[in-house]
Amino acid sequence: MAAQINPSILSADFARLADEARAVQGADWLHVDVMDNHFVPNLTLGVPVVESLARATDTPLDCHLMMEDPDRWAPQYVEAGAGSVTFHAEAAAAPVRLAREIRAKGARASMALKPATPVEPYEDLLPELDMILIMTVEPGFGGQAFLDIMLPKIRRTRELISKHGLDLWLQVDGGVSAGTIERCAEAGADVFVAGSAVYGADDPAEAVRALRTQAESATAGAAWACAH
Ligand SMILES: O=C(CO)[C@H](O)[C@H](O)COP(=O)(O)O
Ligand SMILES: [Fe+2]
Repeated sequence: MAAQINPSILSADFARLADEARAVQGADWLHVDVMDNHFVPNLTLGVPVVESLARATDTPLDCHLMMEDPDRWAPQYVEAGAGSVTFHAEAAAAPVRLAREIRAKGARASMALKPATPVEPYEDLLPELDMILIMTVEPGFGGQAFLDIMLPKIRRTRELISKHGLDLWLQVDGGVSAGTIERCAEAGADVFVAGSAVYGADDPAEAVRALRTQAESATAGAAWACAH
């Protein structure tokens, strides 16, 4: 699969969201960070904004739910128009049931792991998912520095995906930029969220293209990709 670049609107101008969505034409997905001020110490947006955004752009929405009780709320984000819904493993009461419900409603089901959450306990659950998100910062804010110490976890996750022959996307989120994306791709990521690196650029659409080129050339030389 080609590398996917998902700009995070957390770094966009929230008063001009429709225009900001159009400014990244060519992006694979638009990453929408939903924060509830309980699971993370920040508050962003909810279902009504996702509904409006889904009407305003043809780019599919990748909703990252940083909230408590995703079992209750995630299905509503599918109904609001999200094409992919990510809940946190640390917050979900019944992750298998929730992933099945998201899929049954017609969206891709994804689960996120905070930096201190290991992937190994979730090995048997991976076939229930369409994507796994390895956080490369502590969730809650854009513009943080990439955590290099997450690279071994990205590698281990890629090994588990290969071991089970799964068609599972591996997303990284937090501090992904021109300076870090190649290391993520070499370690096994194939979906890249970038907020400040895209919306902080003079030309966001060009930043998306440049990040994709970097990721694809790093992937082409990576051992995990050669093995496929
Ligand atoms: O989930 C997130 C933070 O919790 C954001 O998606 C992420 O931080 C993107 O911003 P940046 O690329 O600037 O780090
Ligand atoms: Fe995110």
